[in-house]
Amino acid sequence: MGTALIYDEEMTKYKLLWVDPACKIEVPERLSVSYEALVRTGLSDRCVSVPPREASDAEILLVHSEEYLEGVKKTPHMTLEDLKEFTLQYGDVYFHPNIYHCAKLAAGSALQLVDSVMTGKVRNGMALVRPPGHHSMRSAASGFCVFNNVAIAARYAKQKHGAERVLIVDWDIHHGQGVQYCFEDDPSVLYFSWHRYERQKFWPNLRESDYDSVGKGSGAGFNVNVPWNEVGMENSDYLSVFCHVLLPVAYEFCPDLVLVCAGFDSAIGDPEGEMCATPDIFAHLTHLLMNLAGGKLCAVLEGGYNLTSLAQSVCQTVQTLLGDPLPQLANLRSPCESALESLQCVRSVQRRYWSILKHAADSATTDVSNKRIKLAKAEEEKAETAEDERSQEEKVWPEPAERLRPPVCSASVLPDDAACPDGLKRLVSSKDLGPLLVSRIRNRSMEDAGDADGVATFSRLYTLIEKMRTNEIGNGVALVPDVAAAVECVVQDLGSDLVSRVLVVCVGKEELNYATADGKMLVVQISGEDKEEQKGKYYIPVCLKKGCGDTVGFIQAVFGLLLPLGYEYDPGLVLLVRMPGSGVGDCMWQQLIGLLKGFAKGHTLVLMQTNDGACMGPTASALLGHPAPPLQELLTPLPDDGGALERMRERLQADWKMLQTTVSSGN
Ligand SMILES: CC(O)(O)CCCCCNCCCN
Ligand SMILES: [Zn+2]
Repeated sequence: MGTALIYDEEMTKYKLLWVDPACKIEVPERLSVSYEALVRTGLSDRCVSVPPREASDAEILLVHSEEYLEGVKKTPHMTLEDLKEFTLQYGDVYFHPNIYHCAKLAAGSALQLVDSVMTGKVRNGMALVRPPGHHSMRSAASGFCVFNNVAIAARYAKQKHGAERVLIVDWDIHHGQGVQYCFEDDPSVLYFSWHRYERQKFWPNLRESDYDSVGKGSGAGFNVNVPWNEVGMENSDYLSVFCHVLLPVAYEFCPDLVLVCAGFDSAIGDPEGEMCATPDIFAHLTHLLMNLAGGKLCAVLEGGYNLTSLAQSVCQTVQTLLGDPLPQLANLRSPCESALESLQCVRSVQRRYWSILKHAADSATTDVSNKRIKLAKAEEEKAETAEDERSQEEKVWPEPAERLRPPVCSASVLPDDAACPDGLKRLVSSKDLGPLLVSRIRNRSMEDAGDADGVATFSRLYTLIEKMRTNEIGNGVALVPDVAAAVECVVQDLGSDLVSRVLVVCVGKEELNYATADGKMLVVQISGEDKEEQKGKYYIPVCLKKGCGDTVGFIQAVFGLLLPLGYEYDPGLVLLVRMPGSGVGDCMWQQLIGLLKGFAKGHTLVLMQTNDGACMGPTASALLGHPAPPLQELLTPLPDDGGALERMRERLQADWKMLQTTVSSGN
């Protein structure tokens, strides 16, 4: 299934008609530049073009009041003076004779997107719209917004398509207060927003934008605010919040539909956000949401005012929706202290509502946070002066790397009698490994009988790894007689001289005792086995007391440990090993394969035992990029033993900074 793209140049046909410094950044070129970039890169041609439509009165009234709609209806006939007068009743927004028409198209575009996704016409999609929506409230325009496009879309999805749970992820750098007000007492809509806050110093300067606004009444826990109290947040800060807050909660919520308030003023270069995250981060943020709700994801444009980073960010998002390989995020740094403080505060208030966060640490002790506030105030004085320098300096960042689809998406290495799943290319040619490698393979514990096809198998494995390195093949799966021997061979003989860093994810019990001290390999083993000792920084045994069939524990291990480690380690190849009898469920297995695609440009090699062939279908489906089915088990979580995972994370964070979720009490 494809990706929808909704755009119409009609929505560029309104602009600011008078002087207003607060509104001058919201220009028509935001939309045309974004669309032209999609055309220039060939991405628009690969999308299913869906026309916008005007939202009807009834649809607008799903969120807004009659008196507000009646007022906006009058604006097309207003004189310039009347328009100015009408605008004065609202904040940081402007009206224009054609903005009512465009606002109906913007809201209608979001509805068209929801229809296309919910009816299965497409898998996912993006609507390029203006005016944006997430600030507009029931009876008020605000922050360049007239109708709340995404809020209307959420109500519409429930009413028309029977969606029971809708997740709204708002990665725009401003708090979508309009969305929060709309759903704060509604447990069927989970609203997540991060936003520049600076302890209420930044627009819209609302007390209720802080982390302790968790929703009201039955909606308590279904509003998640992450305030950024400093500017300059980077990729690592954004990824930490996704791994340690949004994704665990989103998976426990188990939505039927994901809506994204896709504002790109959270990217580097934007005059509003003043953040430092690069446009390619949106490839990963999109990817991390694409295995929720069976892949049903609708991204609706909100903000973004630096036309260069906006266009790049839009392209990164659409290219990921299309299923292209992800860019490698180079040199992630540690989340900054301010981000860690926000992270800790959010997790500590939300843990009472989400069992998956149950073991999160307490909020920073008051003296630590008071010290940080005092420090922040000191920073502020200094920052006043720096302010003008900073706003002068033009931000520069590298153009996002090209993301080339390999000629072959997925390949397989199979015993001759095993059937090759549809869509996979069977590797038969085997590279002549030369005597040295052959002798090393023969020395492996290969029973004589297996010896012959053992060498053939390994030479095909070698070929597969080499073709992944040259990007001729995206990913692959190998059925081998003895998984343990194969792992040893790949990591000792094949992997090491082919790629610089191999992330080995081993599901199930097995003695994987390879010398990993040199960092050429990071082994994360998730099993039911309790390994008392830790074998150095690069061998991380994760024990799930109830085994790999414990979905809650598994998800906690994936988001709390595996993904942050993977982002920090930045491997050139991912080796996913399924030990026989691991007990991991097929859905969980597919989710894991889907999520691991975020690393090594999607170069994942799955190793399974020949007698585990029953899992080949789900494995092939996930490798080919089909979204994993939702994990229903998370809806009724069993009492988990997340405490052990939290303790393990705390112990490891000394070595691995992406595992941090609290301010170091030291500073
Ligand atoms: C969709 C959106 O969230 O990007 C709208 C942001 C509105 C910002 C209003 N304040 C602007 C102050 C100018 N320095
Ligand atoms: Zn914004």
